[in-house]
Parts: sequence; C-alpha cells; structure tokens
Amino acid sequence: MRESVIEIRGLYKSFGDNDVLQGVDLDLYKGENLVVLGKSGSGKSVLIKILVKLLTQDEGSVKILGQDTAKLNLRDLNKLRLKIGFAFQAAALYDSMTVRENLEFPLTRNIKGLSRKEINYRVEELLDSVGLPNTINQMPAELSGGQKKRIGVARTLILNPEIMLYDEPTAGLDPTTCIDINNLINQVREQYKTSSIVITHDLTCAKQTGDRMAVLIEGQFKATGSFEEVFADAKDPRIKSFYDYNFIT
Ligand SMILES: Nc1ncnc2c1ncn2[C@@H]1O[C@H](COP(=O)(O)OP(=O)(O)OP(=O)(O)O)[C@@H](O)[C@H]1O
Repeated sequence: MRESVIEIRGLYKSFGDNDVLQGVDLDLYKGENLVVLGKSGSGKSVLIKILVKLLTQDEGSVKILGQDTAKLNLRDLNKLRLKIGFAFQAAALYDSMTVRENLEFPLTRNIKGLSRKEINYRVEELLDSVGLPNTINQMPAELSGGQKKRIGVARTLILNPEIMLYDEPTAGLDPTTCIDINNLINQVREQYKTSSIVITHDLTCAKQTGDRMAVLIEGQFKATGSFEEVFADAKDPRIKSFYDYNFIT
C-alpha cells in the first residue's frame, strides 16, 4: 500500500449552476510527481484552492498529511499550510525586494529567532540548488522569465515543504527553458523528498516530470496512470483531443 500525503474523496464544488467539481477522487502518493491535466476552465485552480482552503468544498473531504482540512482550526490550518509550498504561475516575487530579500521574507516571517548566519546559509543553499547563486543581490526585474521561476521555486522551498504545488510551471517560457524547469522539478523531488502536484497544459512538461497523470474532464478525473497509459491508447475522444490539441498549438 502506498502512503497518501493528499487524499481527496467525493469532492463537489459549484458556483451557482456551474458545477465545476462533480465527485473528485484523487491521491497524491508520498514522493511522487502527479501531473494534473485539464482544459482551461476545467477546475484545476478551484481544486488547488480547495486544497489550501482558499475555497471551501460543497461536499467531500480532503486529507493532507493525515489531517482532515475541514476539521482544522485556523492555527492548525496555518501550520499545515507551511508544509505546502505553492509555486505560482507568475513566480510572484516582490518587485521591490532583491532576490535575497525575497527568499528571506517567508523565512523570517514564519520562523522566529533564526540567526543571521542561519538565514544566510539557507538562502545561499537554496540559490545554489536552483543554480542561481550569483543573482542574490539582483532585483526581479533584472532576471529572465526562467530565472524568476527558479527563484520562485527556491523561495517556496525555503520553509522545507513536504508537498509542492506547481501551477503552470512552464507557462510563457521558451522550449529550452521549459526543459530546464522540468529538470528542476525532478531535482527538487530527489533532493528535498517532496511530493508534488504539477498543474500544466504542457504535455512535454507532463511527460518529463510526471510519475502519474490525472486528467480532469467534466468535473471528474477520467483517467489516471503513466503518460503512456493515459495517452498511448486513449479511447476517450476527450483525452485524445486533449493530446492532439497540445501538439497542434
Ligand atoms: N470564485 C469563483 N466564483 C465563481 N466562479 C468561479 C470562481 N473560481 C472559479 N470559477 C469558475 O470555475 C471554473 C473552473 O475555473 P478554474 O480557474 O479552476 O479553471 P482552470 O482549470 O484552472 O483553468 P485555467 O487552465 O485556464 O487556469 C470556471 O468556469 C470559472 O469561471
């Protein structure tokens, strides 16, 4: 039996008469990269927001690291959130802060009493890990799109999360930089032993980073499995068209 770090059961969410999630079941297993695929508007962001309780489900349960999120008080919820790293689509760096300050910010805000030496060590270690030690005194505006993503990942890792959520990690990047980011996602899993959900439209990213795929269609996961299992012999025309669409555009 594989250990689940996230366990989603029977999740429903509607906005008015827009039934977005219609009975979602999904597990994220310890140590894996799980890729969540789905058309624009299929509910991927809604699902992620429910996971971190930025939205509340209408029905169903979410257990993260063994804890039922519906039963947590705010203090315990915030503790749990610290174990989840959220790497946003747009890297979400603070433009007015240097790279060093961007990385220090979550650290000093969430962990009190760290020495200057400990903070420096952690920041430098993370910048080394993402291959950008020389950017430490730069401003985000001086970085390329790919570098910003790397710094965003470093900042997310600084609190040692057990779970990583990557939201469209390769969006807006050229193909070579996409491959670098895919490699980084795999490196993070190895080095920091994280379990990750990668939300993407990019099938190259899915193939390179995903141990397993899950395809969200009409409010449910219709197919889960390895990239080959899901796409090689796809009978469901919606999955087939998702694949075809990706390689047309
Ligand atoms: N706060 C909200 N209030 C009302 N409707 C919402 C809200 N958030 C999302 N929706 C609706 O839920 C549906 C799913 O949206 P969601 O953002 O999860 O799609 P997505 O799969 O992440 O799309 P994309 O790939 O374009 O980011 C859409 O129809 C959207 O309009």
